[in-house]
Amino acid sequence: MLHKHQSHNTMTYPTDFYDAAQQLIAAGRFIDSKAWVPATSGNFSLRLADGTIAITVSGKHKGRLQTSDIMLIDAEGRSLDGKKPSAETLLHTSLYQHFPDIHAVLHPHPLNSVLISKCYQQRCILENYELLKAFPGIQTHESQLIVPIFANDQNIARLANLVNSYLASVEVCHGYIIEGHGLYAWGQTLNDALRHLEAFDFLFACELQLKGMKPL
Ligand SMILES: CSCCC(=O)C(=O)COP(=O)(O)O
Ligand SMILES: [Zn+2]
Repeated sequence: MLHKHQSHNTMTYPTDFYDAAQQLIAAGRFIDSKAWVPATSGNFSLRLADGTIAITVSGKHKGRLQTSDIMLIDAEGRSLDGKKPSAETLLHTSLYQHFPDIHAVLHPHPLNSVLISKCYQQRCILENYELLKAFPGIQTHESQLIVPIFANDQNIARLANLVNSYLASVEVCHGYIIEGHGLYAWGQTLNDALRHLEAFDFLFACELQLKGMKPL
């Protein structure tokens, strides 16, 4: 049976919404401490037990989130509490639809990811790094992780379709970059997704240094 919790504004949130909101607030502080969400960039979400999604409200500073800056959407991205979800909501919901086992999606705008998208076309191939083992299913440095780079698009539905087509065409994908924009990473848990963000940033910094650029 579904346990619900009545909030002060008469909106009924799932009981795990409040814990998810606190987790997203803490994640935002950590991600901001790395300077990965400048201005009001980035958005974060967690899938709840009943399939609804806790996601950041659009336009908020992701390092200074309050409980009221986290809202509830359904699996198709529709607001369930009247608040305005992230402009990039469809990129979150399409990942949850494609990967039934993930519960966290994080989208920061890290400098190193943006620089990578300016140095590489279509994909960045990461190989022969011990840190690749931070990703699920990778057990040796003698592995290859392909990170696709998609052209930026203000039409998020169209961008989500492009990402969906790519995901349907590959066996493995742990994250992608939107050119000149930012990174999308995910995980079974929020800690998994955070680990993936850290690993991507370190690996992208290595690639940038190899190209003679000075990473952050
Ligand atoms: C100021 S950043 C431009 C929008 C963006 O790319 C982003 O990640 C934040 O959008 P949101 O609607 O989720 O706040
Ligand atoms: Zn963004």
